[in-house]
Amino acid sequence: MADKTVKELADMVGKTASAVKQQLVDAGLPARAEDDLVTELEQEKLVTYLKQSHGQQEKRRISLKSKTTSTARVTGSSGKSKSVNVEVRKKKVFEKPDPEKMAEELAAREQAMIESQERAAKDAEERAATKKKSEERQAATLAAMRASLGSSKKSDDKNDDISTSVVVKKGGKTTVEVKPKEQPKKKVAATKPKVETAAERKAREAREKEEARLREIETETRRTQAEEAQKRTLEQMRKMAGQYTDREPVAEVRKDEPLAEGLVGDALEESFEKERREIKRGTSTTSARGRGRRKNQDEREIKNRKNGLRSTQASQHKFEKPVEKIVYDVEISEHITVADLAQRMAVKAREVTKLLMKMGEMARESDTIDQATASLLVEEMGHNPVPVSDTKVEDDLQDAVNERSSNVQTRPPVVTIMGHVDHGKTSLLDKIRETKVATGEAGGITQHIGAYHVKTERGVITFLDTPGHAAFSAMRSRGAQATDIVVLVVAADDGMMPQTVEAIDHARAAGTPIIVAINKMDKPGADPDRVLNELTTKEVVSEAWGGDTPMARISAKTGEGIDELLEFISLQAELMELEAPLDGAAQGVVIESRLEKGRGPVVSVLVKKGTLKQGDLVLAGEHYGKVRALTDEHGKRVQSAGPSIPVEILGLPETPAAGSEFLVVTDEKKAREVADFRTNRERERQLERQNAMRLESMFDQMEQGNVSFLNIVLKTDVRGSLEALLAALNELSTDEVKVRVISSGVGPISESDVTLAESSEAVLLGFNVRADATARRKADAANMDIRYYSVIYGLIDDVKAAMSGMLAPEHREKILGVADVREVFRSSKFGAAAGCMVVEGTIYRNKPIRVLRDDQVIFTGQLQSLRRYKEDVNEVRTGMECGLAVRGYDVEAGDKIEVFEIQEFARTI
Ligand SMILES: Nc1nc2c(ncn2[C@@H]2O[C@H](COP(=O)(O)OP(=O)(O)OP(=O)(O)O)[C@@H](O)[C@H]2O)c(=O)[nH]1
Repeated sequence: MADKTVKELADMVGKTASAVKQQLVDAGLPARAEDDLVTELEQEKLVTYLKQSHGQQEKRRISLKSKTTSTARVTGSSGKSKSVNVEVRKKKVFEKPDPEKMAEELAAREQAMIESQERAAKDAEERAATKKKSEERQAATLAAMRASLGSSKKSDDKNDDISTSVVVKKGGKTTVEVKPKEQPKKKVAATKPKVETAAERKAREAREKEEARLREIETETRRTQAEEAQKRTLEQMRKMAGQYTDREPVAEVRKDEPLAEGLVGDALEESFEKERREIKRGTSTTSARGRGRRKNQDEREIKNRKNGLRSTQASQHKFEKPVEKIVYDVEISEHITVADLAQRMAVKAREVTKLLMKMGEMARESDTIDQATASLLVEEMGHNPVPVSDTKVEDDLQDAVNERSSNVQTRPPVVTIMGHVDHGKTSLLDKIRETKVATGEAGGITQHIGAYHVKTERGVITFLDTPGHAAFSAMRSRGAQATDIVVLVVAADDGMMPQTVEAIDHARAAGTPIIVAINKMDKPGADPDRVLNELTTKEVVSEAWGGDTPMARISAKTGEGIDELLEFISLQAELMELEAPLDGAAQGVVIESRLEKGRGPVVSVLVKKGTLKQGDLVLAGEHYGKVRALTDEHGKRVQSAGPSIPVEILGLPETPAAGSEFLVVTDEKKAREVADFRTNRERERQLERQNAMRLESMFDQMEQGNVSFLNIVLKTDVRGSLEALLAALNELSTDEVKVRVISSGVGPISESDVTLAESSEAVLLGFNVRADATARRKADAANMDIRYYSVIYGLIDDVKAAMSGMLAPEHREKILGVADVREVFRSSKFGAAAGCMVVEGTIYRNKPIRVLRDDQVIFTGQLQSLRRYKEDVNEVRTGMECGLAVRGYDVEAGDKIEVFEIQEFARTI
């Protein structure tokens, strides 16, 4: 409320000026004209009067009440707790001052104002008088000085008119009296201004001019400096404020310029100097000591920014050195882990997962993302995605191996023997080994390593000892073309059979030349011409008949024609001009692998190029490791193996699949990379297969409604038989019944196999392996049947029969008892005798037995003796000790003797 004229007030309240004038009078205020001012106090008085006159009594007091209720739990004397409501009431009273009192106060304030105005006027008067007096005094002094300074003229009575005024206070009243000036005691010579000569005047004027000019320059300099200082200060302030905004600071601190004057300028100069020193040392933001401080500062900055404080922290300033963003070319393989990707972009994995989340992908650091997603993400982060093939690292390794190869030489041919069941494949392999491998070299025991090589007059020939098209195709399915020549065995008395045809197809598909071995020529029913005839229907025509297929008539039993067959093989090899580099890093193919107690994973490999040596770093399939030892097929340690030579290696951490290619690498990091990649790829493929299976089954179920599955869990002794069985089982599926191998592997049947079979309602099949004790117990408890086989076709036939529903009663073995061999004694009289403990069932003297080593069948035969305390007995029961000897086989401590009998069972698969 400011002072207003009567007219203004009238306009404000919407009344006439005369009405307002009347109201003012009524309110006891002095009468006013229209343009007279009404003070604030008067306006208040008027409002109070008007309110009273309208009967509006002002509220003297205002009471504010508030109530809150809450519940509290209290424990009563009885110990029981109960809830009570607590009500808190609060009252606040505001009292308004009395208007009369207010009026009094107003009047007092008015009075005080008047008094203070009077006092101010009086003071002003006094000040003016004092000023006048001091001026008079100054004038007098000046006059006196002039008089005394070089003036010949004596002071005259001019000074007499100078009087002194003094302020005399009498009885509280202040009066000003003017007294005639007292005559100074000492006569002061009054100076009369000297009359200037023209030269003097000129000089004075010049001096004055010069002085004025200097003054002007000085003023100008000061002004410019002040302006510059102000400008710089403003600039610094703006820059500092810039720190709290997103804008980049543009100003630079220049050392050569002086800064603003004064305290602020000094402070700024000092702090900038400190900043420059810190930047120079590189410690302004990164020093470890400063990190904590920096954090706090950052927090403060954020806080300040929130509070809208921008430039008030003159002492908190910093200069961020602008860092140019580095754009990386990020190589992305078909699948890449989040952590890997982050590392390639030099960012934290957390940032990548965050961005992925924004893109709608939930992934952890260890998760793998596909190439497309990774490329998008890399672009999003401002880098260049460079998609690369997954096999790039593999290819690089391969290239590196190839580069190191040299000294190309003729290499021995690698031969696979194929043919129909029982046509004599194994017999032929055995016969060749028997006749061509010197007994001394063999050392008495021939190891089964999946391959062996023989020396003939025409050179070395390597045979893959994994007969059958299943093994052949299993290897081929992995891209391993290990075989150079296929020897097709056809029994002369049986002729071309279904698997003969299959073998021809397989060999043709692989582009491998065939040599036919017409076997069993010693047999009376042998009819080689019939065989030749039948083969022509498959376009396999003998050279004798104008074709190009060499055919040897042989007998695996007598050895007849075997040399001729070997001759044919050598000739074929010569024709094929098989060559391989002898020097350099080795590469080849895994023939078989198995786990052996005490030796770990044992892997049979066939070297195709280069020379494999002990100590080499080998990458085979998904595994890599240093070759600890090399042994040949005779169990002899060797230092190296050249092209086409099979050898057994120790040192890999796990068993790679048969057919996997192996390489010798120098870079362990790359080996690991490739191994990891292959593991992932294998896992993904398996997942895909499983998913497809699920989908497939769903479709089948939906479409057919009556489809059924035969689930199988399969364990075998070696990889070769596993691959062969899997391939054979795969082909058994029909429209009505699908064979589904839920799980398969090499080694004894374990507890987890039983659990899996139980949960998936699968048949548990063991090929030349047994269930271990815990697995057996679990299977017994679940009333599950584990089926053991030693012959591939036996297993396949059973599965086939089960599928076709022709489950006729079968004869199969039932295990009657198991004894653990604890110790082996040798005596000249009895030979080797084994001290045993019967751990299951009963051991019978006259029933067939099997010897198990590491739960794998190593011998089938009969007992030679069974004794208890030197007495021959017919049976020994569980928990009893016994001594026994196996006919034709030397058992070892740790072996198990399993007694079985052939029983008739109703088929239940
Ligand atoms: N008389 C005679 N019998 C032979 C000859 N070759 C093999 N046999 C017999 O034929 C049977 C089958 O021989 P294998 O060598 O096991 O035949 P396979 O082709 O290896 O059989 P699978 O391994 O079951 O595929 C055996 O009983 C052999 O003794 C031969 O040249 N003459």
